[in-house]
Amino acid sequence: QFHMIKYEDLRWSESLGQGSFTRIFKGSKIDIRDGERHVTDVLLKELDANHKNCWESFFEAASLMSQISHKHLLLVYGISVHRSKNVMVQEFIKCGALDLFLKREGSVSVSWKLDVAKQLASALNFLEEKNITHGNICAKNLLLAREGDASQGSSPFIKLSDPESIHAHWEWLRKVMIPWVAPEVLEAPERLELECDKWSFGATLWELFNGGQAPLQGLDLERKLQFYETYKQLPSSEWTELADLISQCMNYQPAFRPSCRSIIRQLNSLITSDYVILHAAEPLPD
Ligand SMILES: N#Cc1ccc(Nc2nc(N)cc(-n3cnc(CCO)c3)n2)cc1
Repeated sequence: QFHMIKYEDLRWSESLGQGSFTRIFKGSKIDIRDGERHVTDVLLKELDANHKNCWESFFEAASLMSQISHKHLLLVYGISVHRSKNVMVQEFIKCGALDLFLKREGSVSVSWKLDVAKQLASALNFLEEKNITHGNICAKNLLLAREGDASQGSSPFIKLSDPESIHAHWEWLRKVMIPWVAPEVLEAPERLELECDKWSFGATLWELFNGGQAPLQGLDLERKLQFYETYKQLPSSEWTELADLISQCMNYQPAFRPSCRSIIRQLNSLITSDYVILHAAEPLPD
């Protein structure tokens, strides 16, 4: 279910950091097509050798996504397995992960943020129609293909990355993903369903409107578990309609979370609200 890429057709260049148990590099892949040599920029995602035992869930998660194509879903060219190295070869997305961009950028306009939120909601709607659960929606897994002019609100373009880790049935890993992981999944990973992506969408919306800051940042694991045990909500924005949408998505009853269509409808009404005009360019967070 994956295109296999020959290791010798790949070139590694600079390291770009790491995900939960992966290392990522900029690179290129070489194809010979109708007698011509084509070099394509790629992102090489290496799975740590000592996590080999979960490489099948790593690839299963990604192959899930590569069986469908959508403008807001990352394109995976294939995988390359060579000795102890498992590498996923992805299209290279120009501006990298959204969380880092938001932390770096500081001031992006409300309309820019709502545009990103709508694109994510449409990707989720597409997955929902295919009954596919992503399982790891968060700002770190949103890639910015086009910045747009953030302060002028000219439009960004995002792509949803592969889920990477959620399918690894490790208790500790799911705990680390509080508050993106839905409460019902925490104790029972097999309860990963479509509604879980709605919960994560709410947490990602919170990140988007809080400068890319991780929700519950700084809380230790004990406090994070208490957040779920005491049915807490994230600190709400002063924009009540936005705060309402976030808390609807982060409903502790999965069945009560809104459908993607409802999420898109509510985002559309946020876009037309006068709050957007009043907050054209968000002031730098103090
Ligand atoms: N400076 C810089 C810079 C860094 C990266 C990219 N491009 C790119 N393309 C992808 N396909 C995936 C990722 N990526 C980033 N972080 C993760 C792990 C969390 O998902 C994946 N980055 C472009 C510019």
